Amino acid sequence: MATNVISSSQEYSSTPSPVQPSNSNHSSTVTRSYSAFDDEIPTVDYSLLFSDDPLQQSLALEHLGQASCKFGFFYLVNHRIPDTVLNNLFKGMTEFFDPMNLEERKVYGKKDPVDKIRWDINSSNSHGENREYLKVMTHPQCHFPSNPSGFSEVLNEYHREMRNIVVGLAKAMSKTLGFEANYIEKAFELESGFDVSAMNLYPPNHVSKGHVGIGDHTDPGFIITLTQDVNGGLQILSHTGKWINVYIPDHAILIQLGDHLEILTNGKYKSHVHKVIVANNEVQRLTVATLHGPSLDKVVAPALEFVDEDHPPAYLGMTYKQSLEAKGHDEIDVQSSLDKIRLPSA
Ligand SMILES: O=C(O)CCC(=O)C(=O)O
Ligand SMILES: [Fe+2]
Repeated sequence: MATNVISSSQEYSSTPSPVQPSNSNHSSTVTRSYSAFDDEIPTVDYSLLFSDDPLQQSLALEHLGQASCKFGFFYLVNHRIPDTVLNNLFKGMTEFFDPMNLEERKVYGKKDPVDKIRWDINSSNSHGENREYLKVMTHPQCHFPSNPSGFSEVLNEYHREMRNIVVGLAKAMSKTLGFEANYIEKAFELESGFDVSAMNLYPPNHVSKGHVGIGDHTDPGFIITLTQDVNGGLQILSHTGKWINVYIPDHAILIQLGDHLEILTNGKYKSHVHKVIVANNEVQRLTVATLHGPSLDKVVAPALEFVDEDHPPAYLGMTYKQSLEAKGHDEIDVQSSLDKIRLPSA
């Protein structure tokens, strides 16, 4: 995979460097700054989490626990999704988003609360968005567009592989929290978990209509998996309060913790605000962000194990469905509702 204009020279981690300059094409009257640090993001080796060597496994779990607790996001490598699956995915997306087929995909643009597939371009939410996207439900049922030919098979394979990884991470993370391996699977009823995948196309800056691809947000759910064809513009607000640039190593997966893991662990494992800036991108960028959620009917509340006198419950309990609807959006357009669920004392 190629690299966008922000070069990614690091292997699986980067060293801190000075603040990136803001986009020089941008008018000096704009006060908002998009600069961010090139800070180190932890890398977790998926295969070591299941190593036969007990010492190696326990070191890998400790590292995962630290990455989850201190950061809330990390790169996942050695995850076993074959390169061909990722390459086919971006080939299929490139065909789907072909400018020549714009009229064809508008069929998914009509909004209905029961949509299982939705397409939109530069949607005007409160932040203003500068992306084209296709959102599909991928679990418990898959709903994929029938065109271009072969795309649904490619999507099916990608999401099947990804789900196995998510279940593996649920087991490993349960252990990092000191529980038996199936703790998170049970707490979220992951077997019937509700997953939505957003396939995003960010235009290069010469055709974009603004600097922001997606505005500041966190995502609901257990974890969010993200793959991409090129680097460019994803920034996460770190626990130290500074924006950091995300440069995902080739074929690695970015894992971000979702709001519902934060609720379950009463804030021990937190979701983090992130955004996408397209201002510096010379070429278009494709990403697949999949929100892996609890079962829609599962009430998610801070688990007793994380609540005591010093740590009172920080969030209200709600079913996943209720919390998705708390913002007035329908399921396919999942949005964070942490602000509605957070208790005043938190
Ligand atoms: O495309 C990206 O880099 C991030 C996408 C994202 O945050 C989302 O779809 O929720
Ligand atoms: Fe997101």
